[in-house]
Amino acid sequence: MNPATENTLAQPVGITLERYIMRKQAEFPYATGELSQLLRDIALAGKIVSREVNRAGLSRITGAMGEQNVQGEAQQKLDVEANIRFIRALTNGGECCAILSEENEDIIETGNPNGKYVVAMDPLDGSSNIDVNVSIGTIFSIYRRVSRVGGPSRKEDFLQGGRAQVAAGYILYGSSTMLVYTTGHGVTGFTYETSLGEFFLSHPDIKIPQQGPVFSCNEGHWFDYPEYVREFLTQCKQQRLSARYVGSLVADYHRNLFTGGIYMYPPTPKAALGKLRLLYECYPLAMLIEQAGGLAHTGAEPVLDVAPTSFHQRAPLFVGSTQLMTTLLDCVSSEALAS
Ligand SMILES: O=P(O)(O)OC[C@H]1O[C@](O)(COP(=O)(O)O)[C@@H](O)[C@@H]1O
Ligand SMILES: [Mg+2]
Ligand SMILES: [Mg+2]
Repeated sequence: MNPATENTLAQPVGITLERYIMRKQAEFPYATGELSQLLRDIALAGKIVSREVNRAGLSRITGAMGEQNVQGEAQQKLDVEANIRFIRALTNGGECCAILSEENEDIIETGNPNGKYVVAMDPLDGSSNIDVNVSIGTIFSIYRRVSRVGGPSRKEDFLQGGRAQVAAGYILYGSSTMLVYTTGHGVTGFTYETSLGEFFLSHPDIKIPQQGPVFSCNEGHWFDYPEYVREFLTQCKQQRLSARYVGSLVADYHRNLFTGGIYMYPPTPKAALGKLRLLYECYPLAMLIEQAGGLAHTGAEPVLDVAPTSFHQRAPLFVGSTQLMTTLLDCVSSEALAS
């Protein structure tokens, strides 16, 4: 049968994440497969959480847990569910010796002392949108441990700095579930085909447009924002850019990654370092955006250069298309000059 008929009749389903990871691994002669396995474990947990998100309303995994996490935020049931699912998948996978989670104050030892990697994660991002069926996500950051393999992990394993990440990514639970990640060689997106239970390559070599039509920030905090932010927002409005703010970092970030745009969670007098957490929200999204040709900054320095001092430290986040980021940084410097 000629190939044309074959492909029309039986449309190829595409490249699975599994096959893509194997092909990529072959490109690195010294690769030993552990990071590949770790990415597969994260994808597995993502599939399970995607199922739980899709049927949360039916399975009563909605509402608050009645407890607070280390951030002093009310934990949602799905925060806890997602946390358990990722910890379990990473523990059973064997490649990760320890986990830092938004939902746990301290490091979680997985009982895999020979695991060469540690994972910092935000198991469920956009918690305020869980019960209202708005897109939410998971964010992860992977480091090769610096502590001795075979022994317990150490604090230093997680405080290596943003540029020491060996991989970073997120899973978006939206109209479709997508996994987007980088291992430092570009950014790749996969879409989850629920009927086959597989992630398929859908967005190779993602690049954020240099300019974009969108700005994303919670303008409800307008009166608390620094002058340079208000100046920048005024310029965006004068240029008739569109305001888009879902209130789920992963969802706002994902949209801007494809359309071009800028997401901002600035400092305010009440939260001098903003709200977002450096190790499992800012660092991984900053690594992705730099790999996709964009910029990530705190207003004072590139996000990936912020010195890590504690597990749940926060940092202001400005991230997106280079031209919009440059305009924002011009506002920062002109305010600094004026003061
Ligand atoms: O309600 P605000 O102040 O705009 O904050 C929304 C931001 O907070 C977050 O929900 C924080 O993340 P978590 O949901 O993981 O705690 C981001 O996803 C989102 O961008
Ligand atoms: Mg979050
Ligand atoms: Mg969260």
